[in-house]
Amino acid sequence: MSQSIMHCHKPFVTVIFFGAILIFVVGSYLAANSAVTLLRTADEWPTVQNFSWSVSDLVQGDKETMVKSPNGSRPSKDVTRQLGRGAQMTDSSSKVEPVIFLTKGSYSPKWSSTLRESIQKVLSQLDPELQVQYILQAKKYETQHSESIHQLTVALQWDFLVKFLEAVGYTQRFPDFINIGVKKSGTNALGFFISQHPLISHSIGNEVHFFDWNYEKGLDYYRSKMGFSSKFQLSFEKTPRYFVTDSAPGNILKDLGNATKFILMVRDPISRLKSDFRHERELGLRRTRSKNTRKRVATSPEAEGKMLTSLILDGRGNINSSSDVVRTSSYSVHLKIG
Ligand SMILES: Nc1ncnc2c1ncn2[C@@H]1O[C@H](COP(=O)(O)OS(=O)(=O)O)[C@@H](OP(=O)(O)O)[C@H]1O
Repeated sequence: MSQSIMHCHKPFVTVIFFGAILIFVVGSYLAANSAVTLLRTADEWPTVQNFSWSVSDLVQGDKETMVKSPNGSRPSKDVTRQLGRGAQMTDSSSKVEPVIFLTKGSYSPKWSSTLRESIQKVLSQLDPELQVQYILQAKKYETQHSESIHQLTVALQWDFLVKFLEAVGYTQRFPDFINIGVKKSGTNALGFFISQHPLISHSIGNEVHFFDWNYEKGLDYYRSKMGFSSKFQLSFEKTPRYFVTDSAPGNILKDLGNATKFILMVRDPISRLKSDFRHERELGLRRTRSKNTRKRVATSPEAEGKMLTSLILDGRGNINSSSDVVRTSSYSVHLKIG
């Protein structure tokens, strides 16, 4: 009886199976095709291509670099499950003050880079098992030296943390992949989601700004801004300004080699421009207010509109391509089909 049902269902199951494969193949083809069309359209834009990120550089290389643990499984502790819980880790047998770690879910886009905050940030990104090991090491230190690590200077606390991490195989490595932009296209949101993955180590600060603003500080400075990662993890940073920094692609290639992968997010150029304008306007207002808190800056939709117009149009009413907001939205200026 059950055999005849199986016989009856077999062709049906086969049809569903091959149907699903067909839908997947056609779907992938269409998605790839629309990406190619998008790039072709960008190539046809009548803008000067005096400098560029090469698309072939962006997509080249082995895509299977998502590293797995040695036996091919996921790591034992999936820290993503703590998302948003704001967990506290305390050790009840300890007489020292409980160590409170923020979880990854407590992410704020305004990650600061003071050493104290860096310590907290690095600890918060650790796997819970390692956090426990760190507490035990801190207690051991206290027993041996009759002082809590919290009594040490912040620089020594950092040193202690680095030594601990190196001992368990975690080092600061140059990024395996970088989100290079584009500004105002949701890079913060993606950075946040990426940082939740247990096999990805996010840079300590939100944006590193090495290849644009801090290049002269050297590679040791750059490395010091990266998160701590094991050999099973991928190291990641995002700095949207790299996309519009002329020297960035050459310097990245020179310093990091061509195995580095990139994420480039784009958004409708006009919406992006408007969002960028609002962002810069808000920053400008904040700066003005902090200089003179009593000074009130009059704003109205009309005034804002005029300001935007004067920013994107030159005296003759033509698009002002040297304006920052326009230049950043001119994707094809920065992107070359390789
Ligand atoms: N998930 C998701 N989907 C779509 N859009 C999103 C998403 N997350 C953020 N946003 C919008 O992205 C804008 C902020 O982009 P960025 O994080 O790249 O800004 S920044 O460059 O780091 O300043 C900002 O756009 P505007 O609101 O138009 O200013 C966000 O609202």
